[in-house]
This record gives sequence, C-alpha cells and structure tokens, in this order.
Amino acid sequence: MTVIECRGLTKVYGGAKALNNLSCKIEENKITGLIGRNGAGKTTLLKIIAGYLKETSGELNVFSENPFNNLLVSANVIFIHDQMNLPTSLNLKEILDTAASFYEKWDHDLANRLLEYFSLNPLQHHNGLSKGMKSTFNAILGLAARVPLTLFDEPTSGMDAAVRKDFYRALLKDYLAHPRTIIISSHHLNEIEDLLEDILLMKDGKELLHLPVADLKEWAIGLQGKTSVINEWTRNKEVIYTKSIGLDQSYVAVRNDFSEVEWQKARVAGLELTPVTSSDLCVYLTSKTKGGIDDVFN
Ligand SMILES: Nc1ncnc2c1ncn2[C@@H]1O[C@H](COP(=O)(O)OP(=O)(O)OP(=O)(O)O)[C@@H](O)[C@H]1O
Repeated sequence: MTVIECRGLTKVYGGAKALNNLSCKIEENKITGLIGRNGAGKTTLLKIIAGYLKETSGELNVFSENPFNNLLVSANVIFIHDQMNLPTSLNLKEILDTAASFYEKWDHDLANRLLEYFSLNPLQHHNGLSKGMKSTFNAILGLAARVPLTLFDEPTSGMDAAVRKDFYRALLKDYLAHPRTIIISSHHLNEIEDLLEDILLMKDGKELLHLPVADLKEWAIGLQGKTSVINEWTRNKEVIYTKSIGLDQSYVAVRNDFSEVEWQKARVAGLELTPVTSSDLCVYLTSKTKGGIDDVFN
C-alpha cells in the first residue's frame, strides 16, 4: 500500500522554492532515509507530510488524504524533531502518561524501560534536559507511539555516539517486531544505511534518487589510474566526481553502467576499480561542483 504520494509538490517561502515540483511515493512498512545537504528541503517535506505546513501547489496524499488540518493523519503520524513543543508544566513521566492516552498502540512499558536505560530522570522537565537528552527523550516518544507513520527529522542531533548506536538498534528491534512506515532524515548516511530499505536523496527541493539501498551501493564505481587513461575511459560516461592525485594520476566516480568485459579491459589498461560507498555517492551527487572543496583551491 502507498502511504505517501506526492505529485508536483512545491513549497515557496518568500520567493524561494524549498520544494520544487517534487513527486514521490513511499510504500508502507519500509524504513526510508531522507538524505540531502543543508537546505535541500527535507524538513519542509516532513512538515508538510505531518500536516504542520500547507503546500504552495501540487498534490500530497498521506493515507489517501491531504494531511493539512486532518485528524485522521494526525492520529496516525508522529513527527519527531528538535523543535518539539512539549508542555513545560509536565515532567517526563507525565508527558509519557499523556502520550499513552493519545496514541492507540502506545507501548508504555517500552517507554519506561527506555527512559530508565538512557538514565533520564522521570521527574525532570523537558526544557531542563541537555540537547542530546532532549533528542533521546523525543526519540523514545517516537518509538513508543508505534504509529503507522513515524517521521524522524535528524533524531540523533546532539546524542553522543553510544546513544546514537543504541537508538538505531532500538529502532530496528522495535520495527522488526512491529513493522510500520518510518522516514528518517539524517546527514549521517553511513550510520543509518544498515537500517534503511530505501533512500530518497533530495537536492534543491527535488528528488535526485529514490531507490533501495542495495541498488545505491552499485550505482557508481570509482576508477583510479593515469589521468590520460582515465580520460579515455570516461569520455562517454556520466562522471559524478573527479579528483587529481599527484602529477598524473586521477580518481573519478562514474555511473556504473560498465559490463563485466569493460571492467576486465579497464583493469588490463591499468585502472583500479573500487566501489563507491553510499554516503560518498550522496555527497558527490549533491555537490555543486564535481571536484568538491578542492575546486575552491584550484
Ligand atoms: N520558515 C522559513 N522561511 C523562509 N525560508 C525557509 C523557512 N524554512 C525553510 N526555509 C528555506 O527552505 C529551504 C529548505 O529548508 P529545509 O529546512 O527544508 O532544509 P533541510 O534539508 O531540512 O536542511 P537542513 O539539513 O539544514 O536541516 C532552505 O533554503 C531554507 O532556507
């Protein structure tokens, strides 16, 4: 079943397009990584899906309905982000108790066990927590709510490495036991890619790629060797990144449409072929220039 479907979705702030004619579909019971550079439009997309913002134009359906001011959508969606306005008069325990009455499938036992595991004091108030502790508490809300659609906007912001690892593990365990549709926006693709089934890569408010993580790993290939040989081999290829190494050596990342025979010939020609990691690929595809920061110094 399709949980989210958008066609030509556009959001304009002032004169600038945060979302620019975006079309995509998210299927049920998958974990999708929403990846993109700063300002790509990830938060804007999540806010519109959650019904917090209205699109400027285009069409969006969440559970077959437009999410803006929609009770069905708000009962079935939780949006976890670092600007969450939780009641300042309630302590953490009271916030969890309130959430229990709001979400039909809320797991109170899990919420309390996570609170204890992450050493959060149930009597403390949310606005008295450190940045990382706030993120941890928000993440607990997102997990325990067990709603059909969970949106995490950079959920680990401020968490230390150990807490991030534990959160991802908790997310995966809970998802496997209770499959649901989850979208996580993150800048740390390398940390989350093992969790993800699909990746939606955004640039300038548009979809660049939307595909299974396994396909992303095969999408490009790195070639290293003599610059003259590299130039010859990449003449008709889609080059996504290029870097000079020393005087006459280069590394390039190209779209991987090589046949097995071409691979062998490239090796015979003296080129070294290496996989391009998913996170490097996303960085290359979303860069303004093909040489990255090196271009500033050239
Ligand atoms: N309330 C706003 N008013 C004006 N412009 C905005 C507003 N919110 C976002 N924008 C602009 O919309 C674009 C997309 O912003 P958005 O926050 O959606 O990006 P993002 O991908 O979540 O970025 P980041 O990774 O830095 O959080 C940016 O150019 C941003 O400046």
